[in-house]
Amino acid sequence: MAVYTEVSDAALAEFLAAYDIGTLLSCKGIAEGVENSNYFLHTTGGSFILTLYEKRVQEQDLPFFVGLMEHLARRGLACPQPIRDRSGTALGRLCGRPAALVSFLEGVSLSSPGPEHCREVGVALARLHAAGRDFAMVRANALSVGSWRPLFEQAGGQADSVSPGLTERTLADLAVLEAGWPRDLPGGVIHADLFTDNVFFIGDALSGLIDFYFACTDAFAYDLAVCLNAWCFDARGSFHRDMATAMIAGYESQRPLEPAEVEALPMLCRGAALRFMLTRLVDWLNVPPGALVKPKDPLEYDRRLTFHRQARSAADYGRAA
Ligand SMILES: Nc1ncnc2c1ncn2[C@@H]1O[C@H](COP(=O)(O)OP(=O)(O)OP(=O)(O)O)[C@@H](O)[C@H]1O
Ligand SMILES: N[C@@H](CCO)C(=O)O
Repeated sequence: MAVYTEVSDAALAEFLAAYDIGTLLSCKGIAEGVENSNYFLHTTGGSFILTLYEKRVQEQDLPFFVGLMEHLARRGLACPQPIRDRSGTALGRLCGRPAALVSFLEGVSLSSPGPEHCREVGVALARLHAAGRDFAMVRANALSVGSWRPLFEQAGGQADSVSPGLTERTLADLAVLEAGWPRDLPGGVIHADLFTDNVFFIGDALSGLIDFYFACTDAFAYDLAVCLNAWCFDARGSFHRDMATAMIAGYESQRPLEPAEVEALPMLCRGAALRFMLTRLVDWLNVPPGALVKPKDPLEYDRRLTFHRQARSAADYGRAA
């Protein structure tokens, strides 16, 4: 359960007093997620998510995330809407943390998605990229290739205690990725963390996207690579080609990939897998005492890396030639 900061009744009442959202009926810590503290609030005015921003979220980036959610919603994308208080402010402080309220989005995330869901995710991702094109703010990707070696150093030489040989494998991946990371690909606003728990469905129809707190300005095809990793492999690391083919086709039904993006896909997928292996590794080795959180397994991404290391072309990811 991701609750790093416990919110007292008194602190919550004082925070909510600034908003016109009615009377509080219930407040529950949310069992999913690893990054921030999230509470589900039910008031006489509706349902809301209260987020207290923790560890990886930099306070100076919050106006980007809030502005982006507002921008995407104006462009018709179903995503949480920041709630402004009576003074027009969407960002407050609670229990010493930056905090915000957003609207509750209906829908459920899928535990066993199929190719048809992957196709919808591809379509939604391309629409997100299109909707973000005229968003004026820029935020560099703080978790791109330049951050991976320092992240690995944060693991403090303990990688082999998690899996024998992980240090050697990671150093080899870092060398390849740092030397060959693609630059100058088409880019703009990307989600950068569009995992299954951040996509909601009602029945088989995609109903909305949440969790924009890694969103940034980077290559569109890197976002697709994140999704291919998150949706098209199982926990054992087996690649599901039919799901990847459907996802890429869904994406390209809205925005065909350029030749340079197709060429770069294996490297982007390998980099995306390393990014999630590394953040998971650091979190695995550093669970804060008293935090209600279940760290995610870094080895799921170590296993995906075995696939990426032997992939040679986009065809290996199921893209139709
Ligand atoms: N706007 C929303 N509407 C409905 N449910 C939400 C909303 N925001 C968050 N949730 C619920 O809270 C959970 C955790 O939210 P979120 O994914 O933003 O947390 P996180 O700690 O940033 O997680 P992650 O590990 O995915 O980065 C979600 O899986 C979802 O169940
Ligand atoms: N989606 C991430 C957690 C949030 O960064 C993961 O599964 O590792």
